[in-house]
Amino acid sequence: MTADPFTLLGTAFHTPERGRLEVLEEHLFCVDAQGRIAEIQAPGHPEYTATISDARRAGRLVELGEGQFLLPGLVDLHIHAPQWPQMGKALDVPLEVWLRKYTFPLEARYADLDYARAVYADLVDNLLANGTTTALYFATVHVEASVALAETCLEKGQRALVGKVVMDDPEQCPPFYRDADAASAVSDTRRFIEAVMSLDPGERPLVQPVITPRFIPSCTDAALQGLGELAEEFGCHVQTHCSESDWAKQFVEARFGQTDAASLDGFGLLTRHTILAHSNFIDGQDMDLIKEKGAGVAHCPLSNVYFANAVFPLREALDRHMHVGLGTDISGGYSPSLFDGCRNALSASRTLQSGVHAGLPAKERGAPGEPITHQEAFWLATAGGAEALDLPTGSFRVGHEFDALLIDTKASASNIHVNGADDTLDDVFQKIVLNAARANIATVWVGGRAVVGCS
Ligand SMILES: O=c1[nH]c(=O)c2nc[nH]c2[nH]1
Ligand SMILES: [Zn+2]
Repeated sequence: MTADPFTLLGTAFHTPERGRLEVLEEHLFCVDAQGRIAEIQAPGHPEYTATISDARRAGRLVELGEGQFLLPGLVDLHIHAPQWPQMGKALDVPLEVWLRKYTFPLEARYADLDYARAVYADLVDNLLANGTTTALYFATVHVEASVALAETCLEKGQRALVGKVVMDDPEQCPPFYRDADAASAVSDTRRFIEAVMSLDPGERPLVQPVITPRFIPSCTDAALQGLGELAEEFGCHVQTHCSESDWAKQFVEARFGQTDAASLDGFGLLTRHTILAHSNFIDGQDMDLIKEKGAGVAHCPLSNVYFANAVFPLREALDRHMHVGLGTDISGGYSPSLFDGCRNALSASRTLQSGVHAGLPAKERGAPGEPITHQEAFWLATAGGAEALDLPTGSFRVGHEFDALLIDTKASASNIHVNGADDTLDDVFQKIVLNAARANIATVWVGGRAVVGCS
């Protein structure tokens, strides 16, 4: 896809490495016709003034106003698209009950393609307005509706990785909502992969297919085996839930005599392009394995409170340099905002910091350790997620996609209050991470295309 190139002049915040905030004051971001960052010029650059005049003369200069800042677009590493109508309700029961009572009946409705198209259009509009420029989606078992989600993302300009869900075990999945058998689950996944690949066949596709066994308890061995073979054949991304709750963890260990991570690896489903949602109860050996394979974890701090009563051992995972990003986990999580995700990750990490528990016996749930910082939380929601997905987005670098948000701290209804000279730029960044809301997101670009607001 090509678009008009443009140059943006303004101050940007990003965290190119974990925990390191870089403030790019009054920089120029030159975006090419492919929507990539072709050049970044600091005020001292010899061409800086000429670049501004040339862009202005060509009508291609976008200038940020007072109180406006550029941020990288947000990466949602775990979200269930069909659960959008359920977001904000039905959180009164444990995971295994929630699936049967509320979620499977809702997801079954996506056999109706018109229903799917209507919900998905509304979802993608809302996520873009919340600043989510990249999303890793679970869809449903239905091939056509899952392809419709990919089509919707392509049409609306959201970078997306979409999975047709596989759940074929008749012992665990209801007759009204499951794959007919392992063979059709695998052949439907192949058909889905080929359909999504043909939607956007270029070198840098905006939408990509993902192999998606829901979680081990919902899949037969034959389905897991077949999906592992597809992962090898197509080299595409894989996503699943891993060690989320006591129930899910114990189910897998009773069935295979080993953990989720080890079992997934045995089926060829643990690769550099695998994202494991939750992973609350992984142990040191699992972490070594996940790290060795280069797979990533989608940390979902809000839904963990509801379904796991536990906290992902984030600090330990970060210390081991595992790939980690943030997921909203709609609708196990009730907020579509990854700014809320940052806040929830910060709260979760502070809940279990070691000092609070000093003198208490070793913890059995969650993980003590240094709490994360707001810079680390923002990194998780941007560059961390992008690195986990192996995609060139999440920070401002030459060659990266121009996936970005214009944050207006002076928007009406803003909860960000900047106090003139009392607040440094680092303070402003912290205030954005802790208080930004949809009202502050004035423009959203994905691959250089303005998909919310206008430039
Ligand atoms: O949070 C969750 N949401 C789901 O839809 C799901 N399915 C299996 N395990 C799950 N966990
Ligand atoms: Zn989930």
